[in-house]
Amino acid sequence: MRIALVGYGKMGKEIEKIAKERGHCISIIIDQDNSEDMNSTSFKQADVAIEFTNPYSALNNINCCINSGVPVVCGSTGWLDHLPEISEYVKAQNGALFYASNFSLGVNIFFKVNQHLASIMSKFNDYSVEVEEWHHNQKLDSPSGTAITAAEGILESYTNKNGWINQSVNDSNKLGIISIRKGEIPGTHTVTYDSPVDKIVLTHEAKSREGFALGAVLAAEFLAGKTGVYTMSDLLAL
Ligand SMILES: NC(=O)C1=CN([C@@H]2O[C@H](COP(=O)(O)OP(=O)(O)OC[C@H]3O[C@@H](n4cnc5c(N)ncnc54)[C@H](OP(=O)(O)O)[C@@H]3O)[C@@H](O)[C@H]2O)C=CC1
Ligand SMILES: O=C(O)C1=N[C@H](C(=O)O)C[C@H](O)C1
Repeated sequence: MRIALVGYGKMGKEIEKIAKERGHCISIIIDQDNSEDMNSTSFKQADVAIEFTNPYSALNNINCCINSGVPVVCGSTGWLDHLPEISEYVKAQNGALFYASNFSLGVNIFFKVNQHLASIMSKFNDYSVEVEEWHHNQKLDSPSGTAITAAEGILESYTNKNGWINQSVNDSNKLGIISIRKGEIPGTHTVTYDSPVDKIVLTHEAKSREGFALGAVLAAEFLAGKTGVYTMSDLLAL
C-alpha cells in the first residue's frame, strides 16, 4: 500500500518503521512546514493517510484528506468533541475515516475489562473510583484520549455520576481523572477502586510506542478501499 504520513513526530516515525516492515511504501510525508502538499497529486495517489499531529491540526487534516479522496486513519487526540460533525461530513463525501483514542491491542482489551469491572463495582457503594494517566512531558492534551475513553466506559455503569472532571474528587457526582506529565513515559492508565479495607487496581502500561503504531498500520490496512467511519471495535473481535 502507498501510505501518506501526516505528522512526522514520535508516532509518525514509529509508524514509518512498522509500515515498512509490513511491506508498505511511505509515498509522502506531510509535516508542519509542507501541509499544502496535501493538495498534491502524490498525496492524492496514496491508498491511505495516517494522521498523528496534535489536537489543533487534526480536524483540518482530516478534512484535507477527505477533500483529496484519501481514506484517513487518525490517532491524534483532543479533538473528539467534533467527531459527530466530521463523521457526517465523511459519510456525505463518501470518504473513509478510522479514529481511535488508542490503537494498541492491549489498551483495547483494558477498555473491555474496564467496562465489565465497572458494571460489577457500581453495585458496591463502599468503593470509590478514580482514573489516573501518566504521560511524557511533551503531551499537549489533558486528560489523555485513552483516559477519556476509559472514563466513558465507567460512566456507562455509574448512572449516579454525570460526567468526568480532570482532577481528584471525593464523593462527587463527577468521575475524577488525574493527569501526570513526567519524563518520557509512553502512556500508563490506571483505574482504582478504593474502599476502607482494600483496593482493586486495573492498569495498562505501554512499554514503548510500538503497540500504538502497529495498531495504526493494521487500521490503515483495514480501511484502504472502504468508505464510512470506523473504530477499533470494527477491527478487533473483542
Ligand atoms: N491514538 C493513539 O493510539 C495515539 C495517539 N497519540 C496522539 O497522536 C498525536 C501525535 O503524537 P506524537 O507523535 O507523540 O506527537 P509529536 O509532537 O511527536 O508529533 C506531531 C508531529 O506533527 C507535526 N505537525 C504539527 N502540525 C501539523 C500539521 N498541521 N500538519 C502536519 N504535521 C503537523 C509536528 O511538527 P512540529 O514538530 O514542527 O510541530 C510533529 O512533527 C497526539 O495527539 C497524541 O496524543 C499518540 C500516541 C498514540
Ligand atoms: O500523547 C501520547 O503520547 C499518547 N496519546 C494517546 C492518548 O491521549 O490517550 C494515546 C497514548 O496514551 C499516548
